[in-house]
Amino acid sequence: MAIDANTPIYAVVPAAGVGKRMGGTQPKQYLPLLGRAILSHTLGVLLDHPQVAKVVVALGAADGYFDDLPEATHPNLIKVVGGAERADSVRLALSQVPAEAWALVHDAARPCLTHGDIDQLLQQCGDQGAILAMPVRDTMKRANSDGNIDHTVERALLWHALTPQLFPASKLLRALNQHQLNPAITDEASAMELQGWQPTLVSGRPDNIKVTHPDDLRLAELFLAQRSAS
Ligand SMILES: Nc1ccn([C@@H]2O[C@H](COP(=O)(O)OP(=O)(O)OP(=O)(O)O)[C@@H](O)[C@H]2O)c(=O)n1
Ligand SMILES: C[C@](O)(CO)[C@H](O)COP(=O)(O)O
Repeated sequence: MAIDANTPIYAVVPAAGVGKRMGGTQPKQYLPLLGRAILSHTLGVLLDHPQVAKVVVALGAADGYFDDLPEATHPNLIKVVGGAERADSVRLALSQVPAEAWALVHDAARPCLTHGDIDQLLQQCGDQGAILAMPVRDTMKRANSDGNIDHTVERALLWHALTPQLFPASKLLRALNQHQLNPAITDEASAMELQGWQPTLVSGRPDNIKVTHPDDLRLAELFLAQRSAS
C-alpha cells in the first residue's frame, strides 16, 4: 500500500536540540554546510517535495538563529517551541498537524536526505507506518560493564533506524502522549512499537547521516558536494 495521493503529508522537524556531542558555541543545526546552515538544507529538501503539504519545525525556546534562515518566511513553514527531549519536540510539533494527516518526522540534523528516499518511504509505507533504515553491515558486539566484549550479536535482522519516520499523525501523537515519560523512546517507531505496531523497514541511502560529532560535518559536506558535482 502506498500512501494515498490525497492524504495530506506534514513534515515534522525536531530542531530544538543543543548539539552537546558536537561541542561548539551554537546549536549544531545552525553550523555552516557548504555555505548554508544544516537546518536550511534539511528544510529545503522537505519544503521542495511535491507531496509535503507543510513543514512544522520545533525550535529551542531561546533559538536566536532560525529567523535568519531564508526558509523562515516560507508560506508552508510552521514554527513551534520544542521540548526537553526529542520526543517532546515531536509531540509538541504534532499539535500543528491535522488529525487526518500523516506525519513524516525527520531530524534537522540529517541534511543529506533526498527526494528519492522520501518517495521510497511513501511508496513502500504500509498501514503500520514505515521508517527509512539501513541494514547493519558490520559484526556487532555487546559490551560488558568493563567495556570488553560480552558477546557477538546476531546481525542478520539488525537495522540502523534513520529518519524520516512516517505514521498517521493522530496515532503517533497518542503514542507519544502515552509514553512521554519513557526514556527509551528515542524515535517515533519505538513509541508505535509499544502500541503493538510493526512499521515497515524501508532501505535508505547510507549517506543520510545524522550530523552528531564534528567529523560527521565533513562527511555531510563530501556527500552533498559529490551530488552537486555529478
Ligand atoms: N530536546 C530536543 C533534542 C533534540 N532535538 C532534535 O532531534 C534531532 C536528533 O537529535 P540529536 O542528534 O541528538 O541532536 P541533539 O540533541 O542536538 O544532540 P546532542 O544529543 O549531542 O545534544 C536533532 O535535529 C535535534 O535538534 C529536538 O528537537 N529537541
Ligand atoms: C531518530 C534517530 O535519528 C533514529 O536513529 C535517533 O534515534 C535520534 O537519536 P538522538 O540521540 O536523539 O540523536
